[in-house]
Amino acid sequence: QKDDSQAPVKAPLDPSKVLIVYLSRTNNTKAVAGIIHKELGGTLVALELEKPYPSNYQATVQQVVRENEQGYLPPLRTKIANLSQYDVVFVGFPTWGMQLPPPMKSFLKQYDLSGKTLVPFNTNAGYGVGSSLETVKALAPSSTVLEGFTTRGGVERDGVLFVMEGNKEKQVQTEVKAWLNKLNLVGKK
Ligand SMILES: Cc1cc2nc3c(=O)[nH]c(=O)nc-3n(C[C@H](O)[C@H](O)[C@H](O)COP(=O)(O)O)c2cc1C
Repeated sequence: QKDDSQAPVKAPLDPSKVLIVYLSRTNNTKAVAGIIHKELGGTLVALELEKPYPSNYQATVQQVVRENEQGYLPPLRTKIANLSQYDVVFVGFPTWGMQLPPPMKSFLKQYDLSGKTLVPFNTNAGYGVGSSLETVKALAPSSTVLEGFTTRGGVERDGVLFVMEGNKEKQVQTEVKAWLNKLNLVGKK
């Protein structure tokens, strides 16, 4: 039998050290954030802007194209106090224009996340994460970025908004749990 008496005892993740920051327009990414929060606890924060995007989808798409072209970082209304207390920061966002949405770029630029563990999660309309994960890494060069989670969310373009209910919700719950276990952040009870 293997002698594991010298193996380090893994402490459970302390919820007071977990921050979950997310951007969500039609609540799909918010639902994934909620699942993570239910599993790990921690502080859950929605990113809100000083000037919200238009409710019109096409107007928002156009605005995001311009912001990405100009490298514009929209000012955040959300302020996060005592960021230094957190060791693990989950960052959740939809794919917008196959990129990281400008508000999440604002967050990563504005806050010093060096030395922290970043854990990305994403929903999208079926076209994937685009360049968003690369941008997270580029904007947080002194953080450890773990493997991200991504799932299909809504398709606002086609009038499909919130989809995280029923079987889809159950499926995503199962997938998120498996992903968190694989990340090894979840301590043994
Ligand atoms: C401005 C905008 C741009 C989008 N661009 C893309 C895209 O490039 N690729 C994609 O798969 N989905 C795209 N989507 C769809 C969202 O990623 C998808 O609906 C996501 O689940 C929305 O998350 P939320 O409900 O948390 O806002 C876009 C949505 C918006 C509003």
